[in-house]
Amino acid sequence: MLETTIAAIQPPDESAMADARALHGRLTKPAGSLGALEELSVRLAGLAGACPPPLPEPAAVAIFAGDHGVHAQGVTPWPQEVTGQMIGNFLAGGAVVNAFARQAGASVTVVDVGVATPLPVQPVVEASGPVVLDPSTPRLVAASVRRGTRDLAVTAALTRDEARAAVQTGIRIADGLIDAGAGILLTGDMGIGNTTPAAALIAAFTGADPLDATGRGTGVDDPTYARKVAVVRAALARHAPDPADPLGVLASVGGLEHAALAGLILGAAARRTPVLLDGVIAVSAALAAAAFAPDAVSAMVAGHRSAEPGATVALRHLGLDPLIDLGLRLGEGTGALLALPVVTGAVRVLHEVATFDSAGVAEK
Ligand SMILES: O=C(O)c1ccc[n+]([C@@H]2O[C@H](COP(=O)([O-])O)[C@@H](O)[C@H]2O)c1
Ligand SMILES: Cc1cc2nc[nH]c2cc1C
Repeated sequence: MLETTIAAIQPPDESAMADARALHGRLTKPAGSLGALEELSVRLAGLAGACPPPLPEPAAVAIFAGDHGVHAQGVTPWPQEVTGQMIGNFLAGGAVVNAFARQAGASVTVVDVGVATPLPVQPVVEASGPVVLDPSTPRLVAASVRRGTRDLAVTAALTRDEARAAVQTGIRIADGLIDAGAGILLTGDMGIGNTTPAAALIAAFTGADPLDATGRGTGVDDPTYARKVAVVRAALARHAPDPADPLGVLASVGGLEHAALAGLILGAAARRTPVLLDGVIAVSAALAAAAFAPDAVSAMVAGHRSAEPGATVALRHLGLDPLIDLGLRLGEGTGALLALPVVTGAVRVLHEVATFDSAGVAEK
């Protein structure tokens, strides 16, 4: 399934992109006056193979949740139980992602790919069950591969089979949401400790020094930060992950939500559907997706620039410019949701704005 998804990912349609560029030249605005929105709309036309591309509606956020054996190294001040407890909060509608999703009219799907502690709520949907996009009711999908990863400072976080299972869950979630009508997918993540594997993935795929790839996550103090950088450096030395083997990289130094997010991105790209990336966990997963299938980058839109320094390293490697830069470092999909109206606006222009000819406006 992973292989067939990768094989289905195609390069962008150059002729639809040329049509979008030409249309921009005829719309009632000075050429180039919509800045980065113009190139974004051209990319989305290339992805869809149509000009104008479909409006990115309805929007569906998929939050992948998992825990991390590396928590034992003291890389985060938060107890591991918070991952499962926040799932309860997502389902009750009380998290920041819920507030932003209500504002955007987006549905929220929470996927347990590997939470370590018992969940405070019953999983209500199996991964293969029917999907309904209901912005008013968050749903929980039970797709746990194992109850948290192993400690990547000691051993490989996952087996290759476990990493593959998580990637394939992400692909299945993408397919289910797109089959249910989603016009754009937004990445979300929840996992205490997950900025450590994110930093390791970014260093492994980009070759960046662990000091440049590692940030302060939820806001760790100086001793914790130093420990975190040392853990990432030692893990890379121990596992020597090969960036040409993305499944091996995800297995040795990744996490279940990172792997599932890579799958979500691949699944969206295979269906020529845009995927709006959130923060540092999403962009670390995007590096894995790009290593599996370089053309998957065409489906990616960088929602925002996370405050985590590794996010900027990853975005540069992917050649993506983030739409907004507000110093956010929450995750959950919050930055992607805030960027959604920018993406919709970029496409709406191609649908609705009059041309100089049709509006009778003189050109220079
Ligand atoms: O999205 C981001 O860029 C981001 C940056 C820092 C922290 N987070 C969130 O905070 C948690 C991980 O932080 P930490 O310090 O426990 O590794 C996890 O639930 C992430 O969703 C998210
Ligand atoms: C409270 C809390 C909420 C979060 N949401 C995403 N990551 C998080 C981490 C913590 C600690």
